[in-house]
Amino acid sequence: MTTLVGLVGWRGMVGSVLMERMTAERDFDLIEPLFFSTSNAGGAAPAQAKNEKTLQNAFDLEQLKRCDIIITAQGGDYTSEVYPKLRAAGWAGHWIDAASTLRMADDAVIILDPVNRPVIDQALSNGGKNWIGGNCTVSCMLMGVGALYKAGLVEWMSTQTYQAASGGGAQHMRELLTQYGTLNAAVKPLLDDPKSAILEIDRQVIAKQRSLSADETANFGVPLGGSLIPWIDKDLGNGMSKEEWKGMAETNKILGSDGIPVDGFCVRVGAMRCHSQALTFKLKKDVPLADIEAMIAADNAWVKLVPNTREATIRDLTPVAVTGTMTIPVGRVRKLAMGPEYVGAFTIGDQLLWGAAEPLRRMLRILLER
Ligand SMILES: NC(=O)C1=CN([C@@H]2O[C@H](COP(=O)(O)OP(=O)(O)OC[C@H]3O[C@@H](n4cnc5c(N)ncnc54)[C@H](OP(=O)(O)O)[C@@H]3O)[C@@H](O)[C@H]2O)C=CC1
Ligand SMILES: N[C@@H](CC(=O)OP(=O)(O)O)C(=O)O
Repeated sequence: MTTLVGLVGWRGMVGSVLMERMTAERDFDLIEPLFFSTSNAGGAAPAQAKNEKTLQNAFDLEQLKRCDIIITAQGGDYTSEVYPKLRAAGWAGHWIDAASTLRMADDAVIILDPVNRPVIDQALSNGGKNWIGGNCTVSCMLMGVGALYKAGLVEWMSTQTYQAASGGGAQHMRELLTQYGTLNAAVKPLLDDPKSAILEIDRQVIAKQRSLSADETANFGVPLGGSLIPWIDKDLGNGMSKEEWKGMAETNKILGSDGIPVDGFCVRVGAMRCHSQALTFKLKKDVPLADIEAMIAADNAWVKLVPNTREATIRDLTPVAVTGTMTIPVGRVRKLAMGPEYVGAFTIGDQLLWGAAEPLRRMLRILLER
């Protein structure tokens, strides 16, 4: 019998990327999809529908209970509301979720199979049913440099992130572009005049940034275009942002390791959908640079080692180069001045692909191919 897979959140930003990937990889050939909606129950399901062509109410437990597997990219509020009721109603299917709500639960695995397939397999053999996508920054980082962790080489890692607007959601991407447009429009006549004074342009830009309307900063709270915001997610009250906390908590949970220190600063920048990270490793021993590079390059099919040259870096190691691709470039790999065990690297990932949709899709495949 074909596996009935419920899809919730399929038309959102993460959900749309998931649908694109599932279509490209022909995942729909292997399942009977049942599409849900929180806003349009009874409406028409998307073209990927087969026998079930009507959108079901995403809060209808009876419909949800029919599914062998549910994949949701609807968001944390939906998970908090529906998941406990569904389990309480006796549903024993597999729950695959993009939201962070259940990530740290004891009975949940953070899924990133190119990095932690053994952890997933172990949980499957123990009857695990909850498969949660990791934080985008952590997932993209581990896809790039997971090899060093797998080899047991990492004593600690510090990460400084450069996170894209998409991490906040679709409205944040729109807001960033609107701000860029507003700033450009404010100085357009001066820009068009090659003889105009750059300091006058700069003065007018900063004046405009500081006077953006509440509407123009409704999502980020402050200007992001032409600026940056060194705080992402909640304030934990101990000087740390929640995004920074996830770095260590989720890295260790994904790897099934215990207490490898991971810490640093998470910063929102004016990129669209790629998260970038500058990493500093303290390794447990002095490993030749060529060996480190070889380990990283051989780790999985998507990681790409970028030679540490100016030309290769500016061509291949930018959000513009990576957006919309599955490639995870790792570059700027070099020994640092602090000593032979200290290694630096820079990595980038599309946070809607490896950072959100792809691990969910691959988990579905793992379940289907058992
Ligand atoms: N944004 C990100 O970078 C990441 C997000 N996640 C998680 O994924 C979840 C969903 O995030 P995201 O995809 O950004 O959320 P979206 O806001 O894009 O979509 C969520 C839901 O909003 C509803 N919706 C309302 N208006 C629209 C519209 N105009 N277009 C599309 N959908 C609309 C849809 O539900 P309906 O069809 O039922 O009306 C949709 O499924 C969150 O839990 C988030 O934490 C995880 C990793 C990264
Ligand atoms: N917090 C991430 C996006 C995200 O959705 O993260 P999480 O899945 O951990 O809530 C960002 O803003 O870039």
